[in-house]
Amino acid sequence: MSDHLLIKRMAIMGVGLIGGSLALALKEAGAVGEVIGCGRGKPNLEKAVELGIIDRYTRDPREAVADADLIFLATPVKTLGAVVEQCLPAIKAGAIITDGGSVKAEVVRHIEPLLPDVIHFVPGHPIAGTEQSGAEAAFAGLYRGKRCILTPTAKTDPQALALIEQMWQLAGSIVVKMPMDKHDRILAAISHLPHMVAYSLVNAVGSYDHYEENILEYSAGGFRDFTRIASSDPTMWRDIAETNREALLEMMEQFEVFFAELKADVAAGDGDKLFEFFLRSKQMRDAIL
Ligand SMILES: NC(=O)c1ccc[n+]([C@@H]2O[C@H](COP(=O)([O-])OP(=O)(O)OC[C@H]3O[C@@H](n4cnc5c(N)ncnc54)[C@H](O)[C@@H]3O)[C@@H](O)[C@H]2O)c1
Ligand SMILES: O=C(O)C(=O)C[C@]1(C(=O)O)C=C[C@@H](O)C=C1
Repeated sequence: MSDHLLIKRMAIMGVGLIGGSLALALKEAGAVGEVIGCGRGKPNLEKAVELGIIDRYTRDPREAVADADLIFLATPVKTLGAVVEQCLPAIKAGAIITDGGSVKAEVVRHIEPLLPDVIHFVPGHPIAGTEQSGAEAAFAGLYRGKRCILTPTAKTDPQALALIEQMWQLAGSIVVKMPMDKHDRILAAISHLPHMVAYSLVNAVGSYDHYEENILEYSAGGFRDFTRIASSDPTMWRDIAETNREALLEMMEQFEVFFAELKADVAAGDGDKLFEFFLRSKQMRDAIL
């Protein structure tokens, strides 16, 4: 094995879209030696070996992390702390744990107090994904050109942070650092709220039972584009909604204000106000996307 590898041995805890894609990207970049996958479902882990995502697997978390230089946590947000608790006794001194969880403050509050000084934790979150889950959904280019946010704390080891920054850069990401609370508020706005709206929209329209036929079958581009993310994994989104509760509620309330304004303009048949509302939105979106 080459001495120039960034990571000699890496354990991926949860070999799905996020963990699998990181393994593939780092393999493609020649940045990692051996990749060990750990999860609960044998068929998914076997598929991951077949697809060349991981070199071998175990369902025993301690066996997975034994002698790993880097441990990547890629299970649903509410399980991340428990995964660390399970494997902690087998983690070697000097190892780095990092994660890809969509919420940061609650994860950091759970994991940091568990760790001795010789085991480092760098909280992270790649802002890239799809509505698909599992090893089969993973692909090497997922992170290319996408931001990855790292949320170091006062306890974060600078050398471990530098290594994780380099790792994401090798996977193709643009690394940004910010405090975890800022991360959680920004993500509530640009990711968590849109998912809540998409899930609500599908439920609302799908429950409309005025006609015998299923009206969703008539859906064309607009509905499909808007609701792609409502096909995302319910476990993942339950965990996000539970762990980023305050920031998400703040954004849901903000959304309600604007939706109420729109509803009032529709009710009043106020064309000027409706035009102004749509134009303001179009200009903001066109400017960034
Ligand atoms: N999907 C996205 O778009 C996206 C984007 C960025 C970050 N994330 C975050 O990344 C993490 C993983 O998401 P994903 O999309 O890769 O999900 P996924 O469902 O594709 O993969 C998660 C894997 O973890 C396994 N798993 C679940 N609980 C486990 C446990 N307790 N122990 C071991 N394995 C367990 C599952 O069986 C699955 O194989 C989540 O924390 C999510 O919030 C997701
Ligand atoms: O593109 C998608 O399907 C996503 O939902 C990806 C997405 C998002 O942009 O909201 C979802 C959750 C994350 O934690 C990061 C990215």
